[in-house]
Amino acid sequence: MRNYTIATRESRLALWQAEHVKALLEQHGHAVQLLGMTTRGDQILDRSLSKVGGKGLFVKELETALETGHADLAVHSLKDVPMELPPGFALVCVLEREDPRDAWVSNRYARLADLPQGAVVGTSSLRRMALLRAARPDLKIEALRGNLDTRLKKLDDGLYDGIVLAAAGLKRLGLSARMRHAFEPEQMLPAAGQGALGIEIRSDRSDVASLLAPLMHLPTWLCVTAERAVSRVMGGSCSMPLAAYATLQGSHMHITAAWGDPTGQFPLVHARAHGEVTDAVAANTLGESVAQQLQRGVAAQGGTLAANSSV
Ligand SMILES: NCc1[nH]cc(CCC(=O)O)c1CC(=O)O
Repeated sequence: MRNYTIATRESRLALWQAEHVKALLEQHGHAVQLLGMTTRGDQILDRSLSKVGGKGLFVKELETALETGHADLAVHSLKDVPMELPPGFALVCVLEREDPRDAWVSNRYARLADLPQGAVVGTSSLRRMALLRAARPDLKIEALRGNLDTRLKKLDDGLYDGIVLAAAGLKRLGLSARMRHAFEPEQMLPAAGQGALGIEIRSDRSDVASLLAPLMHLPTWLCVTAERAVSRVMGGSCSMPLAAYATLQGSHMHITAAWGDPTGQFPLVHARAHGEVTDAVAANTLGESVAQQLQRGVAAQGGTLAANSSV
């Protein structure tokens, strides 16, 4: 029997995600093994990734393993996958989305609203920074990097009054108890693709594509396609002050997006759209229309979409 290899980063979350895909493929009767890899992104987690090439660094080494045939597929948190893949690679499968929300994690304060004036909140995400600033301009926002365990450790060491993390990551690692609550999307709009897993292969491996076809979750695929279209039009990087979140009721999609000014000079810009979506083309179109609204909103404020930094 042919044995398939999954390339994965070696953080606890990445390994959980790769094991999850392995188990699903095994249920479909395939033999699967993992190939753990340390990416450039993992080596330099404590520095500002944007300065050395952005989050794509988490993906590149895994792509090399696909390129050389050392692995057949790579499992990613979709949120970390650049909008445009290098030529020769394709995102062919998206699994059913886990909780897309952001979570409030704090040892002392049950809710953001309970924080005293000037409290310190940890995040290095420009999106979370902009949304937090909009909700509570008085907060002091400080950088917080590293994998989930590292971030929780820094919270427990007393460096922050609270931190914001993806609910999906906490749930996958059995850390739900650390969540004081999950923010409703209206309050803390998620990042494009948050909570979804994406599987990348070499475009010429139609054999692997067919292997993965039964794992594809179409409603998630349509939602993340729309969200990623917003992101692509807004600049394509995964380190923008951008939130984009789509939901489907039957074949009707609602999508909301927000853009924050990293300098804190301008208020958040919001945009939303809804419509019938039964294929990826329609999802893309709806996402693009939301991005165009955002661009008009930013322009109307006299703001700029200039490149910005941080993860
Ligand atoms: N940026 C890091 C990252 N990439 C994916 C997740 C969580 C899982 C997911 O969104 O699928 C996280 C952690 C976080 O943002 O708190």
